[in-house]
Amino acid sequence: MKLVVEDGSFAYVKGHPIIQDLNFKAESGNLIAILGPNGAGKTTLLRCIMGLLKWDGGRSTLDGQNIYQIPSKKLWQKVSYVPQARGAFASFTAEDMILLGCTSRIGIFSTPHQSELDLVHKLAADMGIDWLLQKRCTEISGGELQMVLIARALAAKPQLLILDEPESNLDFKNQLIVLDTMTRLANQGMCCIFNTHYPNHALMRSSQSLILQKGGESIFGETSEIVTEANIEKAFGVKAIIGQIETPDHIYPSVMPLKVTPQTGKCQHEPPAKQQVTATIAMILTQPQRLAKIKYLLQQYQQAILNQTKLPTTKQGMIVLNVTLMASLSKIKALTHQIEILPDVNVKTTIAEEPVSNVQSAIN
Ligand SMILES: Nc1ncnc2c1ncn2[C@@H]1O[C@H](COP(=O)(O)OP(=O)(O)OP(=O)(O)O)[C@@H](O)[C@H]1O
Repeated sequence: MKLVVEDGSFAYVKGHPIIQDLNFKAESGNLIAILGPNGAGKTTLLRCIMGLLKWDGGRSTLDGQNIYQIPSKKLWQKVSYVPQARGAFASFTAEDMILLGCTSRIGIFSTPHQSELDLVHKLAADMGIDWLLQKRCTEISGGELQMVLIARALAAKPQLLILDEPESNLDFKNQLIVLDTMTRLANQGMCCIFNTHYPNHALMRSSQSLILQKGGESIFGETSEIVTEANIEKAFGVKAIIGQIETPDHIYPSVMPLKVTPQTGKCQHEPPAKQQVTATIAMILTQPQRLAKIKYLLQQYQQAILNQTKLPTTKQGMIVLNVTLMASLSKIKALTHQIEILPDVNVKTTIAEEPVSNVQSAIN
């Protein structure tokens, strides 16, 4: 699955652009965060991407085909959309609401098979909402409805999942369930795009991010190059610091907003730090199946890798890897970020002053 937006522009009122010349690509396995201040146009952007609003200029294509030309049944078999939960519109039970997600496959008037009912129950159990299934959607809270709508979108088994602020309205636990669900689905090959008001969520989970500024300017790229202190200040008018919280087995990025500042300037990719440094990335994989993804990521940095070693461990199923590489600081930060957003992988990067000698070995 490949979604491409080329030179997308949109305005509700002529002369007041909401989106201007926006470009981005999303592929199977990507988890992409869209950030921007209130009213910047994030929901509008999602609606344009899916063809629910018509671009004034530019286009969205799905697997090479203009989205407006894809028959709607075919489109909604590939794409699921979770809008912001603004209250239930029908007094379905949560079970029926989730089951509705299957209609793109089974048709509106068909009786669901046991396999569809089983899927609904499994999705509800995975999201911790099985106790809600017999409740009416008009009689549950906004956060509970949000979880039901996400389960409904998943019931369609989409290739592209688009979510509008899926974690808003939710308590800490449910936010994590939603983030874990999106991460798991992206790791299984789905493409997830989500609007969010939490830069932390983008830093902790998304491979790429897009920031939409008021007035229609946008910037897209690797999260570590996009969600920066400078861009947060320019897009949101907030001085923030991005730090790290270190636990014994993981380092987590953390954004702390400090004060309101004038909102000026255009967001920019973090200028690549040209200086070459030597770094060692130590990884502990608690699930051996993550090795394939790590190998795939490392392949893209092959030129820079000086040494790769798989260390012995007594713990069954655990893999410990040390990779030493020489590259620009921004490349090392980007690779570290791509690894740290993988579930079941603990990572620590140590930057050395001097390059180390080139030792040949391989992960096997
Ligand atoms: N149907 C509409 N007609 C005219 N203007 C609209 C319409 N829908 C939204 N707008 C305006 O377009 C701008 C972008 O709205 P949108 O909902 O896309 O922003 P957003 O970034 O998703 O906001 P938030 O973070 O607050 O949810 C806002 O100024 C909004 O008032």
